[in-house]
Amino acid sequence: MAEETQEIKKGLAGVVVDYTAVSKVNPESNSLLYRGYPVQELAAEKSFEEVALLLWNGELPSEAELTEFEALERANRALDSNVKAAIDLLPTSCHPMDVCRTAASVIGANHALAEDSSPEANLRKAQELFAAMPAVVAYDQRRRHGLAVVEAREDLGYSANFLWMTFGEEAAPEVVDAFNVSMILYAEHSFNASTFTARVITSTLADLHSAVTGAIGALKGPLHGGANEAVMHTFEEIQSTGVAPQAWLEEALAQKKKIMGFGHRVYKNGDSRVPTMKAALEKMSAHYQRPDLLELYSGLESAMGAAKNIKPNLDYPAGPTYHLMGFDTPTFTPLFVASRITGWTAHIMEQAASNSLIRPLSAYNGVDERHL
Ligand SMILES: CC(=O)SCCNC(=O)CCNC(=O)[C@H](O)C(C)(C)COP(=O)(O)OP(=O)(O)OC[C@H]1O[C@@H](n2cnc3c(N)ncnc32)[C@H](O)[C@@H]1OP(=O)(O)O
Ligand SMILES: O=C([O-])CC(=O)C(=O)O
Repeated sequence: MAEETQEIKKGLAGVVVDYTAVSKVNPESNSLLYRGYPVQELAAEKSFEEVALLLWNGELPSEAELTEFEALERANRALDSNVKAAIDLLPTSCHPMDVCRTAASVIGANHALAEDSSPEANLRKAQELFAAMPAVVAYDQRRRHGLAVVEAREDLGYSANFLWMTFGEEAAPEVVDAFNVSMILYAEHSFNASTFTARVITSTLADLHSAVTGAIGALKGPLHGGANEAVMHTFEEIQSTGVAPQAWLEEALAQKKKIMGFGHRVYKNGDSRVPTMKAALEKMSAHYQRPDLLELYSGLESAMGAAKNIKPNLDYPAGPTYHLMGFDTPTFTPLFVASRITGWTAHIMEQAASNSLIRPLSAYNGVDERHL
């Protein structure tokens, strides 16, 4: 067996592959900046629509720019009939991430500018996907529960309308706020696996929808976005067995299980977004009078800290927050998609503007040369 001796950076851990001006993840100061602004400040003060424009354009919008974008977003919320038809062809037993992935692909095939990857066309595509994805997610959750579709309401902002389309009733202002916070926190995180996937696809000069479709596939896995759903399964398992979180954890670690919602490739001392998301979870647990969920959250967090000194990532508080709001568990990662469309498409545009084909090398460890 031939084995070359180059240094291998498994999982590209620690490898810096390019510049980005979209966001800065700083594990030393435990901070995350979107275009220079701390994400906590944006979450406290801004709407998700404003943050989307910041990520795409590099600057926060003026009032006129925001008004114009809000009108465009509201005008592009309805799904084309063939997107609905494609979703309806999928079994209700399939994972909602499969639905998002298929919908992104069909929306791309429909697009009048499908093969145009100019900056103007890409921004337009990004904004239209941003507007349409909530309808995909809401439509799919409702169809899985046998409920009729709820049409978008033009008098509601992005977050309030998302909740309206999913549940068919107006959400309380504090719920809308917590949802808006989650969308902002999930929006962008430098060269994570799904964003890097989008950049790899873009680097071949493929179109934006192909890159987003690939990114959705990468996000689905439980080591990445799929962890928010997995956290809820953990909580349900602990609740149904009636054991203390510490005892459950001991057993899980003894079986060498990865505990979803904990750990991070970049942050080793805690995820910069967790305190803000945890505060939103606390508000939701008070709003829905579910202190038990918060108790479970803290119990498992302390047990994991004591056993492994591994801290929660954003998926840990986000999962139970979405549960309290009424989203069903398989819908959690699609909510991440709806948010991350902003970061993915900002990176797609950045990659396209300064492109080099992404094609690393490999070292060979197969059989030595042989002949027939
Ligand atoms: C929004 C997001 O996408 S955030 C990430 C969401 N993903 C998860 O929550 C999945 C659970 N977490 C994990 O699997 C990992 O922490 C990852 C994939 C996120 C990061 O992984 P890496 O940087 O590759 O760290 P790695 O997997 O090498 O872990 C280092 C050590 O910590 C342990 N470890 C890390 N995370 C966990 C965890 N969640 N549960 C148990 N052990 C863990 C590993 O087993 C390993 O131990 P070892 O050295 O004894 O083998
Ligand atoms: O950065 C990562 O590797 C994963 C993550 O937290 C994100 O994508 O939000």
